[in-house]
Amino acid sequence: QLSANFYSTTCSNVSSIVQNVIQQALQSDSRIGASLIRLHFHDCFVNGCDASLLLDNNATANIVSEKDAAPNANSVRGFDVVDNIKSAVESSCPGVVSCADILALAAEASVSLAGGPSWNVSLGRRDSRTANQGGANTSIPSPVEGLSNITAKFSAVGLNVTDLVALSGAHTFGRAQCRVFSARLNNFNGTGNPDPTLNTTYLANLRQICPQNGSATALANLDPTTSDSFDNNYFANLQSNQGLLQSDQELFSTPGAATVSIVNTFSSNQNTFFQSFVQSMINMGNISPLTGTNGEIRLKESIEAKVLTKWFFFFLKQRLVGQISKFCYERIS
Ligand code: HEM
Ligand SMILES: [Ca+2]
Ligand SMILES: [Ca+2]
Repeated sequence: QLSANFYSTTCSNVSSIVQNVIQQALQSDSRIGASLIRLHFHDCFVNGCDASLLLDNNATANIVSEKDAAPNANSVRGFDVVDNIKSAVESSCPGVVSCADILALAAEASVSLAGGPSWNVSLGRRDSRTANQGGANTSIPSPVEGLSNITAKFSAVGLNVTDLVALSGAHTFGRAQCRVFSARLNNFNGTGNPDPTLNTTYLANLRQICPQNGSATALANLDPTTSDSFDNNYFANLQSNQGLLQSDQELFSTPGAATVSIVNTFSSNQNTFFQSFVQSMINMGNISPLTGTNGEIRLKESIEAKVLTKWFFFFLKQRLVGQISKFCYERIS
C-alpha cells in the first residue's frame, strides 16, 4: 500500500528537507539521529507506524500519552527536532506530509548521515487519532525480559529473528542510561556477582560510568567502539562480550539460540548487515499503517492561519504556520 513516490507530486523534496534539518541538529547533538530512529521503532510497535507515540496527554480528546509509558518516560527524546522537521516540511508542502512518515524518513536520514545505508522509504502513512499507553507498556521490548520474550514481541508485529538481530544493530549508535543496564554490574539476578557474559575490562569501564551510588541517568555509549557511526561493530562487540544491554548480549550468548549465527554473519560482513538492516527497516515501517482515508494528516493550525487561508493571504499563512510548535502532538479532528 505504501509507496516510495507517494509525495512525488505533492512534496517531491520531502526527503531532503528532512535530511537537512537532521544534519543541522547533528551539529550540536551527535546523538540525535539515534534518538530519532528509536522514535520510529517505539511508534511502529504500538498500533503500527501511525505517530501514536507523538500525541500528548489531552483529557478532552481522550488521549493518554504513550510518552508516559515505562519504555518511553524520561527516555525517548528528539521531539524538538521532530517539530523542526514538521515545520520545515509544512513551509514547503502545507498539510500534506504525515507525522508518521516524518518519523520513517527521519529514521532513514539518521542512519545514512551516520555512515549507514540509504534506502527509498515507503510512504503514505497517515496519523492516528488515538494513543495506546497500555500497548506501549506491553508491546515494546524491555532490555531485561529475556530473548524468548523479545522474540515473541517481534513476532507479534510480524518480525522474525533475522529482523530482531538486524534491527538490534541500531544499537551501533546512541546512548543508554545506567538504570537500564546497572543490574548487570554488581549483583546480577541476585548472584552477588556481575553478569558473567560481561567482558571484565568493559565491566570496569561501565562501573566507572555507573558507580553504585551514582546517577541512574548517567549515559554510556551503546557501542563502545564507534559510538556515533552506523557500522557493524555492534556485532563484534557482542562477540567480545561488550554488549551494553542484557538484551544485546543475549543475542550472542544464549546457548543454541538462532540469533548466534546471525550475529556472526553480520559481524563478518558489513554489507550483509546493511542489506538486512534496510529490509528489516522496511518490514518494521510496514507495520499496520493507516492509509487512504483512515486517520488524518496531523497539523495544529491556528484559527488565524485558517482565516488567512480563506482570505488568500497565503504568504502570511505560511509564516504563521511556521511559528506553531505543536504540529504533531495533537489530533486535529
Ligand atoms: C530488541 C529489543 C530492544 C530493546 C530491549 C531495546 C532497548 C533499549 C534501551 C533500554 C535503550 C536505552 C534507553 C535509555 O537508556 O533511556 C535503547 C536505546 C536505543 N535503541 Fe533500542 N532496544 C531494542 C531494539 C531497538 C530497535 C529495533 C531500534 C531501532 C531500529 C533501537 C534503537 C535504539 C537507539 C538508536 C537507541 C539510542 C537512543 C538515544 O541515544 O537516544 N532499539 N534501546
Ligand atoms: Ca504507533
Ligand atoms: Ca557504531
